[in-house]
Amino acid sequence: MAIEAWYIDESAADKNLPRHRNPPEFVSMSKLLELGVLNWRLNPKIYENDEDLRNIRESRGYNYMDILNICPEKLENYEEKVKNFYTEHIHDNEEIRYCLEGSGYFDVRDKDDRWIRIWIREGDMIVLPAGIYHRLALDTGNYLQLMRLFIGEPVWTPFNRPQEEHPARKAYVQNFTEETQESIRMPAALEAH
Ligand SMILES: CSCCC(=O)C(=O)O
Ligand SMILES: [Fe+2]
Repeated sequence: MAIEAWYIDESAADKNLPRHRNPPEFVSMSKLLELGVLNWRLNPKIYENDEDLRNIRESRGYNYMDILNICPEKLENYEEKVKNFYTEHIHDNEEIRYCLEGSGYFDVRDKDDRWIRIWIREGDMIVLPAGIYHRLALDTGNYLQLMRLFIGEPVWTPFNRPQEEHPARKAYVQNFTEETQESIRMPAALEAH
């Protein structure tokens, strides 16, 4: 089963509900790719010995790893942390998360600044590029166990919106705006005219 993503109904109040539009407006894998969002489906039961996970980590240089439990019993300062996770922000680096147990929503902004909700379930691994505006909410299951990966010493610092002058934001906007994408796809012969 592929990862599911959809546009949010901004008028729906509860952050832990799906917040589908009416009718629902689903978002494809290729649309997520255009935004620089990568994802894989892995077997979370064998994460300690998983060759596919090892290959991803080796090819992308994810040498750091830890596991975070998001639930009141296991996460210190739970309320404050969950509030911060849901505050729109960017990072200097990729955010790499692999859902081992439970489920939740990663929201990312598209090119037109609309929220896309990505439903992360057991076995979903996701990479958010540096500079993309995002946030995390639990769903009604209220539990998420995430593997966090990183290249080198981890830095979790969030930079809350607005961050238009932040270098990571500027680089993201430059790499993932429509113009850049078009000019990459445009054959040189056509560009000459
Ligand atoms: C705990 S992972 C999801 C929340 C987030 O975006 C972050 O920690 O930066
Ligand atoms: Fe983040």
